[in-house]
Amino acid sequence: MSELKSLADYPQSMQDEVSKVRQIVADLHAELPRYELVVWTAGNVSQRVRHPEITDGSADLFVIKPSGVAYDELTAQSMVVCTLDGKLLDGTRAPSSDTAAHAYTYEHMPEVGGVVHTHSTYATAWAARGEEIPCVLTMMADEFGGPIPVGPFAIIGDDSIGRGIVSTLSESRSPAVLMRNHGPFTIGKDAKASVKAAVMCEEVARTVHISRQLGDPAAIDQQHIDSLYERYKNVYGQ
Ligand SMILES: O=C(CO)[C@@H](O)[C@@H](O)COP(=O)(O)O
Repeated sequence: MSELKSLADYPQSMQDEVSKVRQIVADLHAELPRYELVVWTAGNVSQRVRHPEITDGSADLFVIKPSGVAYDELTAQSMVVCTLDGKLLDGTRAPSSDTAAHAYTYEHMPEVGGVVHTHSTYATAWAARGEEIPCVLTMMADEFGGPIPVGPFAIIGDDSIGRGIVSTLSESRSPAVLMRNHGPFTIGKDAKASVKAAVMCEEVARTVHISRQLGDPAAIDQQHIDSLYERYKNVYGQ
């Protein structure tokens, strides 16, 4: 296929999918303040757009918010379309400052369809200590399959945050990673699943923190964590 230099070079089916994902990603940003996961503009959501004819992922795109724009000003049209090497393909504004981290994650974790980053208070407090959140709640076993791990300290601006996300989550069942001294990043099959993981990450970070103020939380046997995780993944819900 000839070089894909602009969105107009992609098949119409891909362009139609990009329009749908722009709306999905714009709408999901409203969930971040709604669940009190962000202050000001300190969080971002993205979703992968898979190419219908190039199934090795190399021509996939992703949609992410524009940097520093207030959530109540975000619209589908303002969402930015990027290639997996983090370059802007379509959009009138600069993409999120975490675009390289989202891009690296999509490039190196083909199963990931959505990425979210916040600075939610309790999860970020655990990240500031560089301490993983122990799996002491059945809800953690359900959603995270074990502890929520800590990723390495990494400075924003290149793919080092993305490398930390991928190296940590590739070794864990958790869809959330606490990037040391920074905050949580979450992944999922799509952006909605990643937002859910961000909501649940903050909830369990708060609960386990409160429990630790009262004493040592009781551990859960690994066999129970495993069975809860399998049930939740394969049976829970509709
Ligand atoms: O963590 C940081 C900056 O350190 C960013 O995630 C946060 O400020 C949000 O930036 P964007 O508005 O997505 O560019």
